[in-house]
Amino acid sequence: MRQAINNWQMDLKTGAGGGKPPKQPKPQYRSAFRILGSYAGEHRGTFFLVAVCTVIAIAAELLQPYLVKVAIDDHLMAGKKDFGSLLIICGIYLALSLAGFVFTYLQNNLLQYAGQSIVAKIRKQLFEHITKLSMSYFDKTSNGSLITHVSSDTEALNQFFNQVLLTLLRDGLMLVFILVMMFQLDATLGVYCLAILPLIAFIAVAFRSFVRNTYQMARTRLSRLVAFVAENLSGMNLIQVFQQQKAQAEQFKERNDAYFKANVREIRSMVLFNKSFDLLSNLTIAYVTWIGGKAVLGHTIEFGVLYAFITYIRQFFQPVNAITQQWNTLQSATVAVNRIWGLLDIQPDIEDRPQPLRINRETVQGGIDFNRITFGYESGSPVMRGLDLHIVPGEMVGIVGTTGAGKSSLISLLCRFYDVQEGSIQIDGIDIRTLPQEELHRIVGLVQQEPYLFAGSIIDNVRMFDESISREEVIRACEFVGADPLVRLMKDGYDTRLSERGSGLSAGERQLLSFARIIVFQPRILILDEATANLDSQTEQLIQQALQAVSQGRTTIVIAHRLSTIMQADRILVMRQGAIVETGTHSQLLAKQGYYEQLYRHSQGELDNREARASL
Ligand SMILES: Nc1ncnc2c1ncn2[C@@H]1O[C@H](COP(=O)(O)OP(=O)(O)OP(=O)(O)O)[C@@H](O)[C@H]1O
Repeated sequence: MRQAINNWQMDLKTGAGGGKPPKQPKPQYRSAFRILGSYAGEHRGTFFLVAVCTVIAIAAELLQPYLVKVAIDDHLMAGKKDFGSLLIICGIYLALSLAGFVFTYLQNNLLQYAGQSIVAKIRKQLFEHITKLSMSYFDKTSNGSLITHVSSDTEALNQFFNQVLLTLLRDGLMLVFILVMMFQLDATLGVYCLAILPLIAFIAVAFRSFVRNTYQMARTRLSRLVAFVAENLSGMNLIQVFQQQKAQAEQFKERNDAYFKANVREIRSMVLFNKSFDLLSNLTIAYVTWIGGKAVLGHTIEFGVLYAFITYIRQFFQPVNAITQQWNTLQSATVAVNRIWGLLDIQPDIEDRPQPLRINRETVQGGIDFNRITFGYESGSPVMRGLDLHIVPGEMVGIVGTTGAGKSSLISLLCRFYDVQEGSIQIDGIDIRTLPQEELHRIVGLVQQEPYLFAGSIIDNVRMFDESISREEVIRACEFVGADPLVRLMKDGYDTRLSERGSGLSAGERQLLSFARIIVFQPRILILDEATANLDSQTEQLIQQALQAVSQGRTTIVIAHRLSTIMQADRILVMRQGAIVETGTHSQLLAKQGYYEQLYRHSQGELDNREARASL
């Protein structure tokens, strides 16, 4: 719950949910292209084919006006009645159109395939990297910004391959070829046309700075909107508990309106730019018609040349327009690449040693030693200092204490979500930092207050999608913890599909399934973090029985707010401000008449109240 609140609040603070949009980092083109180039290397064969198809498609397209010029000048204007040749020209024209179609199709498909493969690979790499990062990273980073990395940033890369690369390749080549054709047709008219280039450059540069801000604003506002929705979904229980629906809807409206306005501004500037180019294109055609028309009348050029020239000028403006428009996409793709690589560069704080110790899981006894450990989430403010605790194999230890006493921190350290700053934690005398994390997590099983269930069947949830565990093993585990009768009552029994977080199941049912997981994976050490806190007394009893069954033969640590859960423990530890202040069995601690006895009296009062309420 605390993590959910932290994340939710963090997003509100970092602006994922609101406030001023963060400043976009400066794009670093060279590093972005180097990175993308390293991925593209794997597909160099495909990219070569794309280049070949592009050249053929462009040649096919550009030869068409030339063919019309030949038909006009050599046949129509010359008054030749050679219908056969004319028909051949028309046939070639059709064949060129068809070749243009086929090779453009091939070029698009090949490029898309290579691009999508690269983006899918990066997305997978990113997700796998995120799952390996340490808890300290998630403490500082909002879910919203991570979702943005995986969704919007990879989408920007998608656009890079989809639009930018294609445009740069196809339209860049097209421009060069058009200029060659124009100069080949008539160099003087070509030079006249080049005179408009400074004007084109001026409009393009003016457009770039004009549109850049609106474009970036729209992207930033979209990211904020996505992050806001993501955070609201993960904090939905808090929103409902604190009746925040209206306030959140208002905040959503504010972000939605801001995105809407940014989009409208962006579209307006795009339309203005497109129309400016259309206008310039028409002005150029008028200018060439005037110059070229005089030349035709003066018989210095042929009519067909003028026709082809005008067609090429129309074609010339399309790639110029397309390339200029891709500028912003290129810029945001570059920023996205740099951002993704920034994330991929983050090294987890907790990493396996180069040669971790291999141990035989089967032979682990389950003794635990916390040797004078000091730990704090922030350097300089320790949560516990010099804590010493030794647990013998098979012992059941209950931990109680005030909120914020450090109970959860202790088990986070045992699971190695964080490393101690001083001292060491050992299992059977082996420092847990020397073990591979994967092995450690098979040895230490954790059941949390809100057990997480994934979207999938009950079978898959219990065996955690590990197909090597048979259906029978899962059923036996459920029978063992008493979950079997509940599962059999469900619509599709063990094949009932659970939605994310296991909604559709009660807290007790979710808890029983997580116990079944423990039985399936057989960890030598079992940790229950307030696993019975949310249950009614009847379900709690069921869970208690399951707990008895599950803890047999394993070292078990139970953190409990309800003392009834740990009364039977071999040893109870009372924690306060990061230190163990009392220790003993239930009756020894009661006899001490210390803090535990106060807690017990307090919990008895609560129990009496609960029972009184239940009997009404
Ligand atoms: N992820 C975190 N980042 C920074 N500080 C944290 C984090 N988790 C816990 N703390 C702080 O560490 C201290 C111990 O917290 P911890 O969660 O271990 O206590 P607890 O005894 O389990 O409390 P509760 O019973 O309320 O869960 C508290 O002061 C808490 O605010």
